[in-house]
Amino acid sequence: MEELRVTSGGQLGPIDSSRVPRYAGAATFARLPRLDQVEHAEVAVVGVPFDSGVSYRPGARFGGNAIREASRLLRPYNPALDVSPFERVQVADAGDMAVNPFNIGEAIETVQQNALDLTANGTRLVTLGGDHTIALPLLRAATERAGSPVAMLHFDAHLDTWDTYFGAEYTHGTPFRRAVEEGILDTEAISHVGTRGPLYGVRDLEDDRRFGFGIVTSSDVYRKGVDEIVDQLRSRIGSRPLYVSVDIDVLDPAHAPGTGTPEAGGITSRELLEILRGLRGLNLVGADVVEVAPAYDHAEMTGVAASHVAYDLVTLLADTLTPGTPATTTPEDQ
Ligand SMILES: N=C(N)NCCCC(=O)O
Ligand SMILES: [Zn+2]
Ligand SMILES: [Zn+2]
Repeated sequence: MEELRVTSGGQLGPIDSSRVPRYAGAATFARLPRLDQVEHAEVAVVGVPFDSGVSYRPGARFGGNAIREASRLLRPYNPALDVSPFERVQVADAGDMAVNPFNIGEAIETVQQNALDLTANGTRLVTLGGDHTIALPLLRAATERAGSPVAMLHFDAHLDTWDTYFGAEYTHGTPFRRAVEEGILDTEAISHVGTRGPLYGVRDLEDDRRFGFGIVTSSDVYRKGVDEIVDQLRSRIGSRPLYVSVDIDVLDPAHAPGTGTPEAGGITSRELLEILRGLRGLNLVGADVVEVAPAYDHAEMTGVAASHVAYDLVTLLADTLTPGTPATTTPEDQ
C-alpha cells in the first residue's frame, strides 16, 4: 500500500492521518519514516527491547513498541513550543537494537556500539526502553560524541545509584553509580527529579550526594512549583551538553501504571511535560524514555504519557538543531 506522507520543509514526514487512518499499518514512532527510508536523520528514535536488569516486575522489553503504538495519535505541530519538529529537521524511526536477553554485559556493549553507530554522522537519539540499565551504555556513547562528560537530568521515582543487586553491578537500579565511577558524567551538573518512596537506608542519600547528585523530590515539585524547579535546574546545567533520562515511573502510578517498580506520590504528566518544555534552549544531546511495561498498563495510559514525553524530547532536539546540518557542534562552537 502506498505510504501517503506529509512532506514539508524538505523532510519526509509522518504518514498523513487525514488520508490513511492513523490506526492503519505497522507502527513507527509518530508514523514517521524508518531510518532506512531517508538519507540522513538529524533525530532518530530507537528502541531497546531489553529488561533483563529489573529487580521487580519484568516487561519493559515490550515498552518501545507500546510507545510506538500509542504514538499514532501524535500530530506534527507542537503548540506548547511552537515548533513542527518533523518539518524543522528529519526525524526517523531507527527500529530496535538486537540485544541479548541472556547476557547483560553483552547487551550493554551492543547498546553502546549501536548508539555510537547511529550517532556517527551527527544524528541525535531519543531511545525508547527497555529498563533503566540501558542508560549506562547510552551515556557512554553520549559522552564520547560530546567529547566530554555530559550533564544529566534524571527523572525517576528512584535514585538508581545503588551499588549491586544480588551481587550484580549492572542492573536497572545501578546505572548512575556506574556512570559516576566511570567518569562519564559532569558531576557539577547532575540532578534527579521526582524522587520519592522508601529507601534501603539513609546511606543511599549520603552516597548519592557524595557522587554529586542534586535532588528535586516529587514533593519539591508539588511545593515549589514547576517554574522555580526549572530555574534551579537550568542554572545548574548552563551550556553544558545535557542528557535527559526519563524513567516513566517518575509519574504517579495514577498517570503511569504500566511500569515495573511503581511508587505512590509521583508527579503528574502535566508537571513532567512542563518541566521538559522549560529546558528549551539548553544543549540537549540525547535522551531516553525507559521502564514502560505495557502488561501492567490500562487503556494505554502509560504508553500515551511516554509517547508525549518522547515527542517533547524530539521537539527539544529539533528546536536546537539547524535544519539540514549534522549536529556536530559543541557548546564552544556556538
Ligand atoms: N525503576 C528503576 N530504574 N529502578 C528501580 C529499582 C528499585 C529497587 O528494586 O530497589
Ligand atoms: Zn524508577
Ligand atoms: Zn530508573
